[in-house]
Amino acid sequence: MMSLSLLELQQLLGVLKYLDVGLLVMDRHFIVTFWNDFMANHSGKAARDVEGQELFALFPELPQDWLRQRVETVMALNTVTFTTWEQRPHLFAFSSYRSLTGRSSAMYQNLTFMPIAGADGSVDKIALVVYDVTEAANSRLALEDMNQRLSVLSRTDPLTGLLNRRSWEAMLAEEYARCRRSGRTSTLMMFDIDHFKQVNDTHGHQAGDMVLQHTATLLSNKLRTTDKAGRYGGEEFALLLTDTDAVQACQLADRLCTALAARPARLDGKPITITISAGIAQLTADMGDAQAWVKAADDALYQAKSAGRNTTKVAS
Ligand SMILES: Nc1nc2c(ncn2[C@@H]2O[C@H](COP(=O)(O)OP(=O)(O)OP(=O)(O)O)[C@@H](O)[C@H]2O)c(=O)[nH]1
Repeated sequence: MMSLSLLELQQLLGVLKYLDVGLLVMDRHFIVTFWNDFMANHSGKAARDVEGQELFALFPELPQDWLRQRVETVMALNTVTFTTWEQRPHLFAFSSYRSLTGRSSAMYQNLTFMPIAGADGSVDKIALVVYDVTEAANSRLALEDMNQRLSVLSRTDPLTGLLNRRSWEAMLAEEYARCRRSGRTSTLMMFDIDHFKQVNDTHGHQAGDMVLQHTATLLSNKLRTTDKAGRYGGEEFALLLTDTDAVQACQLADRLCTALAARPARLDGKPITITISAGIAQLTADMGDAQAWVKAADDALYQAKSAGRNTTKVAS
């Protein structure tokens, strides 16, 4: 679309003066020549106080460099351009009154820049149309937020907040491929709470749940941000320790055992002390896939159980 003629502009101004859309016209020096009621109502500045003034003097908070560049481009190319709220949430810091909730919130704006031709046909003004798209933007953002939360929920074990088994296994497959590509060292640790059935039988299932949560919290405090902890089964946990060898993984197991002994879960003020058995497997060349890696760690865990529990075994 090319520039508007003056006559078309006058017609446009007549229509847009009272519409629920912002319209301002300015010259290439940003001197405002038209300011409609929407702009006056939202800015608190009447047309008589704005028209004839420089826009940046009136609104020093405007992004000057960005706006100057935009206007120059529109004038030079003699073409209409659009900016959406996703690119820039707003140009003018207005409030939008939301009829549904009755609340007011920051106004999201879509913008249209239109070149306006003078009598000689050359572009000497710009019309800027400001659309209040707050409702649509807020709905979109709420939807994105909801999707994000659903995505987190679908990856998380609800009791402990750790990764659930499915998403932990997806991370494992990625890490296996990464280690195979880069030759880096990563290690798996599977651990299981000893005689957990007794906790349930003695203190009740809710106390058992609380012990699982407590264990997950202590564990999370010991991990690096790159480590991935998952709840593998009922009372079995799986840790993917990136760029970590078996020796370092054993140190982590020790620290976790020490923390569990020093800070047991408490029920009515009384401690419920638990121990864990752990199996550790560093990724080695002979492990043909991620399942083989898990099996090695699981076998080591089984050995730890067989050896009397409350101990850690490393896959040979
Ligand atoms: N409270 C609670 N208990 C669970 C949950 N998931 C599994 N369990 C219980 O965990 C117990 C696991 O028992 P077992 O497999 O016999 O193992 P264990 O008693 O820990 O014995 P070892 O592993 O051999 O040391 C069972 O009683 C399950 O009911 C859960 O989400 N909450």
